[in-house]
Amino acid sequence: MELTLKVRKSFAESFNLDLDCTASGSQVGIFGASGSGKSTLVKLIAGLERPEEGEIWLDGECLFSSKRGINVAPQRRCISLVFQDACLFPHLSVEANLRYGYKRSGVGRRSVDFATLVSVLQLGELLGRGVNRLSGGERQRVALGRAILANPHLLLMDEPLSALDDGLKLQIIHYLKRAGERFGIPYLFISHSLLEIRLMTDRVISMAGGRVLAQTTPEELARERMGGSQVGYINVLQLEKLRKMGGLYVYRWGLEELFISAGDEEPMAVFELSSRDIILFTRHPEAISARNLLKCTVVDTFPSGNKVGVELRCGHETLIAEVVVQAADDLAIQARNEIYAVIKAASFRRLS
Ligand SMILES: Nc1ncnc2c1ncn2[C@@H]1O[C@H](COP(=O)(O)OP(=O)(O)OP(=O)(O)O)[C@@H](O)[C@H]1O
Repeated sequence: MELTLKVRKSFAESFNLDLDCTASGSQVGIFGASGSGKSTLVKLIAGLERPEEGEIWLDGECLFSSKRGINVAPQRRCISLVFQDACLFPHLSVEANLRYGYKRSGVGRRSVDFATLVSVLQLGELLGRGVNRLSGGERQRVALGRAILANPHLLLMDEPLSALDDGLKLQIIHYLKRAGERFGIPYLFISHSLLEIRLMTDRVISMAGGRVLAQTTPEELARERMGGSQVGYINVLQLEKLRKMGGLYVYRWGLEELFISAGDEEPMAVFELSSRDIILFTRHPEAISARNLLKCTVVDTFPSGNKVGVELRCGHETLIAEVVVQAADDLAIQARNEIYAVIKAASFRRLS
């Protein structure tokens, strides 16, 4: 997908959106705080709002041009939308909601097969149900299915996970990514959550005050923002449960074992760990209360606000820790150093 936006749009005196950028790739994120203009951008791309001036191009097709008097109607843009609220037809069954998307696609462009989509999104059991009898996550899966069955050139997803709790978010992320890849439909994923952007996309445009701040990778953006963020850098760890021991759960992480308080009986689990919850020692510490002591190698350090990020390699796994600048100097942390990372069992937060 190649989407070029050169647009201006203002709302009275209060807000001016002024963008000049090209988004290329199949999994692109738009990241920004509330009020930065993300939803306005979505509406402009979908044709639900009209720019005052500028141009919008999608894969070589002009969707809007103020100079050339072009404004392709929303239903002719071949763009599907998924919002925070699934917006399903309440009087129709799951199957009828899905088939509505299919009818919109036009016979000539149908590359997504109904049965395959139902199987990829695991909707088979739900087909006969009324949509009012679905959970939030199921509703989002149906909304996604309906959007994909329209065979769009682009799937626009505006905060599709905001209304879901963390565990459900991860499940839906799995479906969103799987469906995008399986059916070859590029998407633009809009969110104010950097973690969601990291899990869903490989390129990101960050916005503030109606402008583009940067175009980068989600990983670079997360590292850049680490120092100024209240939560630091979030390490995402997919772990295999081994056993329970003394009130803690023991998980396998690469070649290491991690002791975690917030475990349960599931064989696999995803945890988040903030860069702020990792304490670094240049020598082996003795007699510590924290349950996890990992011998690591420093791969790299990077500045971020008033902090220094430290990329650690532990076996084949990577962790990002952070220290204040003075601590980085005092410990003389630099690439190839051996270092010990200490983590409390209570610092891991269960994501799924
Ligand atoms: N129709 C409108 N009339 C007047 N102002 C509007 C209109 N739509 C949006 N705005 C203003 O434009 C700004 C950007 O809104 P927008 O919804 O695009 O932001 P956002 O980044 O999507 O925020 P959020 O994450 O909270 O949804 C806000 O200040 C909003 O109040």
